[in-house]
Amino acid sequence: MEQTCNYQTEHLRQLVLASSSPRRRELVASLGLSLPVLILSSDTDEWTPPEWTPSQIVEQLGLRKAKATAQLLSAEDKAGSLIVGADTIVVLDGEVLGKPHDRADAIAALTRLQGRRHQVFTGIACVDPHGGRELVAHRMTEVVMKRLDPALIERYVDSGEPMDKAGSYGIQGRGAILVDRIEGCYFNVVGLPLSLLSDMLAQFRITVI
Ligand SMILES: Cc1cn([C@H]2C[C@H](O)[C@@H](COP(=O)(O)OP(=O)(O)OP(=O)(O)O)O2)c(=O)[nH]c1=O
Repeated sequence: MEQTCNYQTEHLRQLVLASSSPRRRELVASLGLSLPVLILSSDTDEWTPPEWTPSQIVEQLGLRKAKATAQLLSAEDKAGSLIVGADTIVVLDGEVLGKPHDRADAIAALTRLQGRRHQVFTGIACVDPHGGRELVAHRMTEVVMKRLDPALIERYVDSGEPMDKAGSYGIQGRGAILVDRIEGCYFNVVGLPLSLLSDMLAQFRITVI
């Protein structure tokens, strides 16, 4: 994360969370920020070049979401906002597993993940259009899943929980019972590493608590 001297932050009067994710909304609300939070999301193309690394993917998609959402703001709002975008992916053996397209896809993803270790990457981008400053960073968490009975995988998928989640599971929900252990930030797996976010916000003199 780069540091900038002489950077002014007095113009920042609100944080815009560029996300449609209810998890990210709840996590930001839990922080008790010193600024009001506006939730706004845009349709962002999530295609990435095949040669991009996982960290590049999540950081650049977080940035893309933040910049696309900035375009939806009035000139006045844009000038007073810090816009935060985030992206989460699951990586197994170097291969990115996104959100499942359907039931069969979710079952296939969980069948591959069970009994194995994988990585969850979340990137965060903070964009201050008026101050002309952008920060991007990411965290990686290792997740080890239990060996899972195929019938349990089917029941879990039929609960509907996996369908809007990278890797087809949600560690914060019923998916908790699929996980043996993690190494790293738990909130990174849920989609917003709060410790990293608070460090990034501090660079914009936005305090937490
Ligand atoms: C692995 C895992 C992912 N997820 C979620 C976090 C993200 O919401 C989602 C990954 O998709 P994203 O594309 O990162 O986010 P999103 O489409 O839900 O929301 P937006 O782009 O509008 O911010 O997977 C969990 O909720 N729990 C988990 O354990």
